[in-house]
Amino acid sequence: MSIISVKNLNKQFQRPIRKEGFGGAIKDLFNRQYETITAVNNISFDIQEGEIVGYIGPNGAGKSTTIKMMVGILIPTAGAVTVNGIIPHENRKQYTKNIGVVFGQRTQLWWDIPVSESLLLMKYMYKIPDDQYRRNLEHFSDILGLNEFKHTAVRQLSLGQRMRADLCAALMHNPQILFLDEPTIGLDVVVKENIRTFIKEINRSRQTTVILTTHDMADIEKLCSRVIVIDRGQIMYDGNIPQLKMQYGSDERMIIELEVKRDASKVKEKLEASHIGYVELEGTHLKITYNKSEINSTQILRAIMNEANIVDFIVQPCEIDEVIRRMYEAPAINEGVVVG
Ligand SMILES: Nc1ncnc2c1ncn2[C@@H]1O[C@H](COP(=O)(O)OP(=O)(O)OP(=O)(O)O)[C@@H](O)[C@H]1O
Repeated sequence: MSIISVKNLNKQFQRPIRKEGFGGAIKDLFNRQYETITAVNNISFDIQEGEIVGYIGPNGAGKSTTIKMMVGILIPTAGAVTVNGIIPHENRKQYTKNIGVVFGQRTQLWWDIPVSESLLLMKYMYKIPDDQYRRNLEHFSDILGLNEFKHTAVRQLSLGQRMRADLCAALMHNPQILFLDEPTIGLDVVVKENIRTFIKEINRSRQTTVILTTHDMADIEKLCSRVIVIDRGQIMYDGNIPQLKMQYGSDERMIIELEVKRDASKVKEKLEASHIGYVELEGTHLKITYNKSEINSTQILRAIMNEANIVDFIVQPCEIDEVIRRMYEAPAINEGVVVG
């Protein structure tokens, strides 16, 4: 069942154009001009109950703007978001009972009071029944290890502790949907892993739908069954990760060391002319990323052996980081990029 429906969503911002220098500042005072920024450009998708969806894209792609419209903080310029039939910005009071939100860059908790008291305030704000509050607090404290710092003021917490406290606070009222904006930003590997395990467990045991923005591709690989990639406000890809890897033609990588540096650039040119994968050159090392369904490592080696002496080589599976990085480098939307 579809729980979130986003249809032809647009968001534009007016940004002042600042004129240079003192004279410019004076002119701005009397005649300020604005440019229109299209942060989200005609986006549509549906999210089913219980899905974990990664919403990713390069800096400035429009991720946070979309999330802010989905949580009701921003009003769309055009198009619509409906969540369980509710329009978020029109029914914020009713709507917030159904969602949990964590912004990795800032906390929702009260800065100067201990975590335990912040949670108690949430209990009153959300009218959480006593037994639900007690059960959730016990459960989340266990998996998130809150007991060691629950009496500490939020401003004294480390980033990892604060993030765990924020996740707990976002879930105390049993929301159906959890929005996470960069939930693992700045955390060490151990805390990242704890947080991912926690999100997975909540999704599995409570069927909580999770929408997640991140720049950490391990979050995507470890958590998401589906990924939506946006760039310059438009959807570039919406589907699963294996399909994404296939579509962007790069599910294996070969690193080949050649004997002579001069040969390496010649081989690179030849491989590129024959459209054999994506080739990068570093000294005598060639890194070739290719689609296994189109060519295999033996064929590549054979093509190179005709041109140069190979000293060594390794074949590695291609990580999602690599796929996404090259996808972001792709020239433009709608040039051989399939949506859906
Ligand atoms: N309040 C605002 N006023 C003007 N422009 C804005 C505003 N908020 C966002 N933008 C612009 O909209 C575009 C999309 O921004 P957004 O924050 O949604 O990107 P993002 O994908 O979340 O980026 P990042 O990964 O860097 O957080 C950017 O060009 C940004 O400068």
